[in-house]
Amino acid sequence: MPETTPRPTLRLGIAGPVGTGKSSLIATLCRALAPELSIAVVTNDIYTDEDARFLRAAGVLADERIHAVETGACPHTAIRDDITANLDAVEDMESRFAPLDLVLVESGGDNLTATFSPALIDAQIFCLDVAGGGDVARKGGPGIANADLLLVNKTRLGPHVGVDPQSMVADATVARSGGPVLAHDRDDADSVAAVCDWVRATLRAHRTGAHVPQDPGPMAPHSHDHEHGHGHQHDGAGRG
Ligand SMILES: Nc1nc2c(ncn2[C@@H]2O[C@H](COP(=O)(O)OP(=O)(O)OP(=O)(O)O)[C@@H](O)[C@H]2O)c(=O)[nH]1
Repeated sequence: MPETTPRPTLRLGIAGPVGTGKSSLIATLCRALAPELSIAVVTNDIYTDEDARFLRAAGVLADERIHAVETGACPHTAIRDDITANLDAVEDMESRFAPLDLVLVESGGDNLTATFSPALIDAQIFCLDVAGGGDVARKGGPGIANADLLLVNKTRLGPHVGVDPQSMVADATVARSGGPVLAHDRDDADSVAAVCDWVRATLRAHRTGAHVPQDPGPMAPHSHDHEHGHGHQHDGAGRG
């Protein structure tokens, strides 16, 4: 069988519950890495292009490098079960701006168990934030346990919400059996540098073939009987 050369572009997913700082993290990464890497962004919102508008307003990339996918339904469906719209958007960005180094795909804010399909992305960051409560990291779930990187975000809010970010990092490290965890706040330059270093290292590993996309695992079975004016169930195996 002929050897395949890895795609030069790293497709990096950013997932995590609503409001944990995914868009802000993408803005921070673009600001820090755009001088050295060619970057595009795909955002996912249920009904709007709010996240894309936020990023365009932040002026971190040329407007045309930011594409909004309106999922129209549960955000996890568009990043895991039917990834067509996202895959089309990512491939379109890769061909329009070739050669791209990095495509950042932001999940819509969802619950703790939403993760990206490895058919869509090469690596994923799962975002928690200290304001969501110090015990969240102990709750586990596929994103917390198995994402390529777990970010404990908004650490500077810790003293204001009575949460010690370092204990959250320690809990998360146990929940991940030692897998990488970084504490981050967009206003803490050292933490921004650490996340950028992780992205650079992951890009290098992707290009050499040393990084292999992992599936964190399906989300737990759940239903949306009371959400968005429609009711349905997901069985957790992509058959929702
Ligand atoms: N202190 C602090 N606040 C932050 C940080 N990152 C984001 N925020 C704030 O947290 C709120 C949510 O940030 P977003 O980046 O919109 O979060 P999100 O996860 O993209 O939100 P959804 O797309 O709605 O799920 C905003 O008020 C941000 O200003 C951070 O590093 N430090």
